[in-house]
Amino acid sequence: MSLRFTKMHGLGNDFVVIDAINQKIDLAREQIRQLADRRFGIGCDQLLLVEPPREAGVDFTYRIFNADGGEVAQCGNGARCFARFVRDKGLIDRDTIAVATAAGRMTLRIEPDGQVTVNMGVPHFAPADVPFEADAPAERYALQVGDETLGMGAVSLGNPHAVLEVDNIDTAPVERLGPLIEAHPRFPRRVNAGFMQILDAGHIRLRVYERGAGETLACGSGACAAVVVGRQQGRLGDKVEVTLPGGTLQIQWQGGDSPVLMTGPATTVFEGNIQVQG
Ligand SMILES: N[C@H](CCC[C@H](N)C(=O)O)C(=O)O
Repeated sequence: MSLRFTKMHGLGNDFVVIDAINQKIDLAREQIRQLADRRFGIGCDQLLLVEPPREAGVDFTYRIFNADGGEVAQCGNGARCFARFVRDKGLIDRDTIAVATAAGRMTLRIEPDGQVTVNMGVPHFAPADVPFEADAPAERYALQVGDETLGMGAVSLGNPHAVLEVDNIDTAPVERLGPLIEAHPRFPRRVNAGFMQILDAGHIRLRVYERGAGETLACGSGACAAVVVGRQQGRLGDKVEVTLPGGTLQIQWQGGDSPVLMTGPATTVFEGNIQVQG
């Protein structure tokens, strides 16, 4: 099967984006893994499918697959690239776009300066919503990892996030602790692990070891998760600059049942065609 794709990134979190409206797409998990492979395939952190709407009130269906081939329900950096893609491809002629994901609906807005603002929806802290095994909701949980007890917040932005505060992300043991947290048995669907360094109430630094992809240069939903956990803990304000290895995102959250807004860039790198085996 010949597949037309577009390679994009949001602050270095990179994607293979596929128009599944004008192409017939039926990819098995192993084929997605091959496409995401940085030596045997195109290479990406996630593969994004642009599909027709399946419900009233949305313009598209937005599907997300991690590099390990697993389908997930949220990708913030991917949502910005999704908006840029459908606009540049002429699949829509509006700058405000409604999409349905497996986690619900999101509104994407292309700003006059070319950045994209995503309404990421309301964060969910109830353990069952993350999902995370805990007796009761808390701002900070104790997680036993080997012989270490880690303090962390847990929240869902449509996908599960654990957020730990560290003194300095440059020296944080992301490579060692990331995989252990990702696969921790108290996260029955695994988890994205964020390592947050708070500079002040309006600025944090962040590294994220992503579920199904490993450490990425940026994680949009991870940036949102870190801000809402930090604000719940009384450490962050309503508007926070999140500086990741790949660049900076603007995150806004007024608390409670208000939605989280994320603003950042979306970049198209190249277009291509590939023969998919199998
Ligand atoms: N690894 C994530 C999906 C991609 C999230 C990230 N790339 C973003 O920008 O939000 C998960 O398994 O939930």
